[in-house]
Amino acid sequence: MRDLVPEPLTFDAFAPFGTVIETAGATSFQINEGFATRYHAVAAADPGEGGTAILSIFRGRRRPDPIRIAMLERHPLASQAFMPLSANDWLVVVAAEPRTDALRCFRASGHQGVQYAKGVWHHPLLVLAAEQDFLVVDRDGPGANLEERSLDAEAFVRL
Ligand SMILES: NC(=O)N[C@@H](O)C(=O)O
Ligand code: NI
Repeated sequence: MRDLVPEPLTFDAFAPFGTVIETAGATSFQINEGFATRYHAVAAADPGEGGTAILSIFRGRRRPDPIRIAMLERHPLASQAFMPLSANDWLVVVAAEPRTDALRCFRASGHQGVQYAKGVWHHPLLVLAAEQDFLVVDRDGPGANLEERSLDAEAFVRL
């Protein structure tokens, strides 16, 4: 058994797993006669060979405390991005390999999203609010794009 202490979500810390989606550090320019700012290409969706990038909304609900991490999943064919639609912190759990000792837990703000790169091990959506909606960009298309793996030992997130 292992306790996970969330670390702040930063571009550099998350880089081995994918991209942080946020305005900080993004290339930006004024559009629409100055009535909007475009934060350009903060991430590039990768729908994979023969896939289509689709947008969905996930309505996540908080899991019982302490939040238990007993499995990971990955999408071998394409990336998957989550952007919160309300300003509440949420959790991102990833690992280089599906092993408990490799787990990393990040605390994201409600203004931060993530895109998991193709094939990156991650836990399914973890919200801290009772309920929180997310815009999700991932793949629709042929092939098996979900691989799940039980962990060798469970872990718990200590908030
Ligand atoms: N099942 C599903 O689409 N959700 C997961 O991929 C996830 O990362 O939450
Ligand atoms: Ni996923």
